[in-house]
Amino acid sequence: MAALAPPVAAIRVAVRRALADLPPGGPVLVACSGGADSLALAAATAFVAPRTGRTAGLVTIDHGLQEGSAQRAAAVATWAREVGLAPVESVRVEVAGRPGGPEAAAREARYRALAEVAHRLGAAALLTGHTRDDQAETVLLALARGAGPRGLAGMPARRDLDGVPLLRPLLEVGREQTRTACAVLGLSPWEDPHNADPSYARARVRADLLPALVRALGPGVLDNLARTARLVAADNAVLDGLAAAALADVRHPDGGLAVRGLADLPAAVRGRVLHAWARELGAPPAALSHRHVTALDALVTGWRGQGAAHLPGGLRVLRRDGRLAAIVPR
Ligand SMILES: Nc1ncnc2c1ncn2[C@@H]1O[C@H](COP(=O)(O)OP(=O)(O)OP(=O)(O)O)[C@@H](O)[C@H]1O
Repeated sequence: MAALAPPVAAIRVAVRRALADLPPGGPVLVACSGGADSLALAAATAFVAPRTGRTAGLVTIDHGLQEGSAQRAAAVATWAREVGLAPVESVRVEVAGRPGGPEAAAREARYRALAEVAHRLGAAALLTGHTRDDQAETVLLALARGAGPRGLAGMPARRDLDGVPLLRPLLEVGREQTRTACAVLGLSPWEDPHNADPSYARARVRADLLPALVRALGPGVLDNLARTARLVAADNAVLDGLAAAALADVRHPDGGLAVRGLADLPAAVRGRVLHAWARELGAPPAALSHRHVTALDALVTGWRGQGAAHLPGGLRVLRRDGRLAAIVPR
């Protein structure tokens, strides 16, 4: 038998590792757009899952945003059934009319639909095809907007999606490898026109910046950016743990936070405490920015009798009687 092409083997190894950490249970579901990354992931999962005592299915979402999207979804579903993935679901979502532009709206609708399908099918996990190159792009975009460690950590290999583990097994696999794997396996991936649309910053990073970085700094730069994300994520986990303990320490029985306790904390921990508290109060995470946390911090470390700090979601936070107190809109 001919030796397996290295990219096919590397992707199977990555999937095997990701599945090894899962407790036994329902099917794992690959979220597959039909693009090279998630197609290579689905092919590898179809191979690995039965050999590790699991069932594996596939979900493809049709956002209805492009001509031929329904046919693409149908073709992905047909292929998935042919390679033995089951259950297979093709879900049409309604995207029009949501705020934040069509990309953000499509993403939000997609994750909501993926979570719904995963719950309905009792899935053990959802798998997405994000690669090392996606991670490198994420890190660069975070650097460019002046993000802190939370942004520089990029995408986690595992996170919770409404109670279902969302796994990204390919975060250390290059995009070139998923393309080669598809070619070796005779698969024809779908090319998302958005990925080449220069009106998106991510598309410009992909088309211009990453190739320029590789030319200037060598091919290892993508692996190095992904490693930076992993190192920062590990440090974040420690700081988040310290912040959770500190939040419990400074919490007053009335729900406010003790200013003196906050002031004694190192700035990096205090920022995380304030961020976590704001989220607890109901501030939408996507809208909660560095500026909001800085305004909360100023109530602790830059106190000059100022008024309330305003948070997204209509929340206000005042300093009174030595505590930060939240006023939550009705
Ligand atoms: N239409 C789709 N149907 C099912 N899964 C999808 C679809 N589009 C994307 N995905 C999943 O999401 C992964 C990432 O795709 P893409 O980079 O286009 O999305 P994204 O919006 O950047 O995702 P994220 O916001 O999580 O970074 C794909 O590899 C695939 O697993």
